[in-house]
Amino acid sequence: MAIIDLAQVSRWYGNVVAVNDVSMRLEPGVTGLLGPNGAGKSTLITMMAGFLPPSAGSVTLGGRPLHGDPSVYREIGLVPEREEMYDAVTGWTFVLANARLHRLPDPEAAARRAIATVEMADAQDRDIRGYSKGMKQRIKMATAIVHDPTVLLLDEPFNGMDPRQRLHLMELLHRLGDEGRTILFSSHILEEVEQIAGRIEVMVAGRHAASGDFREIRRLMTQRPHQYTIRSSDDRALAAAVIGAGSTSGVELADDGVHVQATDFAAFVHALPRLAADRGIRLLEVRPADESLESVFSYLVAR
Ligand SMILES: Nc1ncnc2c1ncn2[C@@H]1O[C@H](COP(=O)(O)OP(=O)(O)OP(=O)(O)O)[C@@H](O)[C@H]1O
Repeated sequence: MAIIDLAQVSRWYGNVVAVNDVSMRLEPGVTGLLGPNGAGKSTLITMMAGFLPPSAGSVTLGGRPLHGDPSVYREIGLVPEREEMYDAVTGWTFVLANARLHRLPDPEAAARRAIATVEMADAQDRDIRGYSKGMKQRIKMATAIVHDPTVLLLDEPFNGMDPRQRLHLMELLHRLGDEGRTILFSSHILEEVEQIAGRIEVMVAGRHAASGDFREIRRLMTQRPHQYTIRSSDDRALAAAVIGAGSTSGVELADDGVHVQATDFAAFVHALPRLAADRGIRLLEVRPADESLESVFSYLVAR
């Protein structure tokens, strides 16, 4: 079984701490690495691929350090985020060259198999420069799996894909995961991750913020305190009523309305209309103040 272990891993670039004391374990199946831009996802993936040594801590595959051991690379496939590819060659030539780099005993058969897996056989003899973004992604994927690795790492693979290409890649990752491979892909979109990942690891500002299946991550996100700005026909009376009703931890009367920090999101949203109606107050606007992904993530870190 291919198990990647990260033990108290940090990585810094000069005085930028990109990854800060992260410990996690990746097992066979599909894991999603979720986090906003700059969270340290790419740095983490590059370390797992063995291309970058950690500044502190250890990254191992089956107990072997991932950096500096060519025999471990045979077990890893990486689909990087970068777009650039040699585009004056055909998909077939590109995948075959990678098979040869791995010194596989039968590079042609391996390239054929990898191209068939990503369903690119029909387009394999065309130059890469004529491929769509999704096709390029598939050929990159074929080069990453040409040596039949037990671990597959993908950095933001869904970026820029249309819904059909997205579905195709999701099915492929499912299939590869079901075959017992350890698959990790990064994304900054929760919906994307929860559709395919059995397990989700959340990174924020270099730190490991949460981990669990999508239900747990959803629960963490919906049960956090929510902030609203409410405008009504009588903000002062509404503020008093909201304080009296409970399920809030802070109420403030401001120029643009009543600022409310709700501790129990569901209870508050349910109670508010009745609270207002009972006092003859008209609600003009209920605006969430912190629904951005960033605020969700920073809540997860602050817990
Ligand atoms: N080679 C580098 N030199 C200096 N700083 C870097 C380097 N690579 C990454 N960083 C910094 O490290 C932090 C984490 O970057 P990283 O690319 O790992 O995050 P990410 O979650 O993958 O973000 P994105 O989705 O935007 O790529 C950022 O602050 C970034 O600016």
